[in-house]
Amino acid sequence: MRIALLSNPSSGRGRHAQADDDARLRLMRAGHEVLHVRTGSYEQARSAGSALVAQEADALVVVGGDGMVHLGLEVVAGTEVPLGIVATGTGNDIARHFGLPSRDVAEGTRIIDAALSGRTSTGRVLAVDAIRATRPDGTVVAGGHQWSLAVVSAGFDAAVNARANLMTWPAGEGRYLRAVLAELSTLAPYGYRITTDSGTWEGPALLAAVANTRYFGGGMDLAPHADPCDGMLEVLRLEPVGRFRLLGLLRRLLAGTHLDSPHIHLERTASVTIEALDERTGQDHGLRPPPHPYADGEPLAPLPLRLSAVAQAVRLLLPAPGSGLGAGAGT
Ligand SMILES: Nc1ncnc2c1ncn2[C@@H]1O[C@H](COP(=O)(O)OP(=O)(O)OP(=O)(O)O)[C@@H](O)[C@H]1O
Repeated sequence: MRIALLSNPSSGRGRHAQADDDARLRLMRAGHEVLHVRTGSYEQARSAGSALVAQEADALVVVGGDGMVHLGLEVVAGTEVPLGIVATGTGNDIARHFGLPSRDVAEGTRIIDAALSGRTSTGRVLAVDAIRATRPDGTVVAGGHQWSLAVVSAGFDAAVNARANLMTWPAGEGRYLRAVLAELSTLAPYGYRITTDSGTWEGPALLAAVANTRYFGGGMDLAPHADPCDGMLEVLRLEPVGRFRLLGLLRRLLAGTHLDSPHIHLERTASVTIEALDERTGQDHGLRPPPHPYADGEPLAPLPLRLSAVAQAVRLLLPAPGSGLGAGAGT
């Protein structure tokens, strides 16, 4: 088969920079023709991916983290071209959901080869839902980032993400921790207007997140019951709480035991519109506007946004259930 391979050498903080060569060689040894492009930026990678897919690639494989899967989805969403994932990122939340291995190029490429070659005891092709972002009236958002696979968030964590991206030191996890501490020190609720299939809610919250798959933030089990094959999204809202309670809830999020907290509200819906309360109502409620939303760890278009589940928007190359490959169950 003809495989387009896109890689991000900076994924996983550059610790797996040779993973793409390794993946290319392994897929070639399995008998595939591999068109590999290693680019210097997200935008270059996206246009290279679109060009490769237009050259009649049979599959697109991304080597990198959740941001690379987000990019790959943007390229193939709505086409029949399947997407394979060799997870070498920092968080790998999408791989975690689907039971794909992290930082194991041999196993990752074995699954891709098996799924493409129809060896159903080892791999399979599964059509899954994706989240499509538009303006509330349905018009297309500018600048790409229309599609997301895992979680769109416009709350505390998005503010942390944005702040960490602006910092130049320290490197690695230290920067994220510094950003969390800075956000905690100025903690205050945001004003939202959230419209789901069942109606509109307005008010203050610290987090509004929309999940298609379970994990975000590098292993936080945000939506333990999320099923990307059910045509539905899970909308989670966190009421305003103090710093200490928030830290406790973040700890429970890691284990996925946060849903019984009275401060967390969960709703299933096929689509949701998230708006800044004051902007929408024209009144001053004394609440901050929500931060710029993030999707799969990447900055999305600013609010207001309508997020819809699009059934079977992308065909993923996954381990076969019970094959013993990858990290376990998955959907
Ligand atoms: N050549 C490139 N192709 C794509 N993205 C790139 C490239 N170089 C730098 N980037 C940046 O890398 C980020 C995505 O990284 P990626 O998600 O692959 O790894 P990660 O952040 O380590 O993993 P994770 O998202 O799983 O935590 C994007 O925000 C993008 O701007």
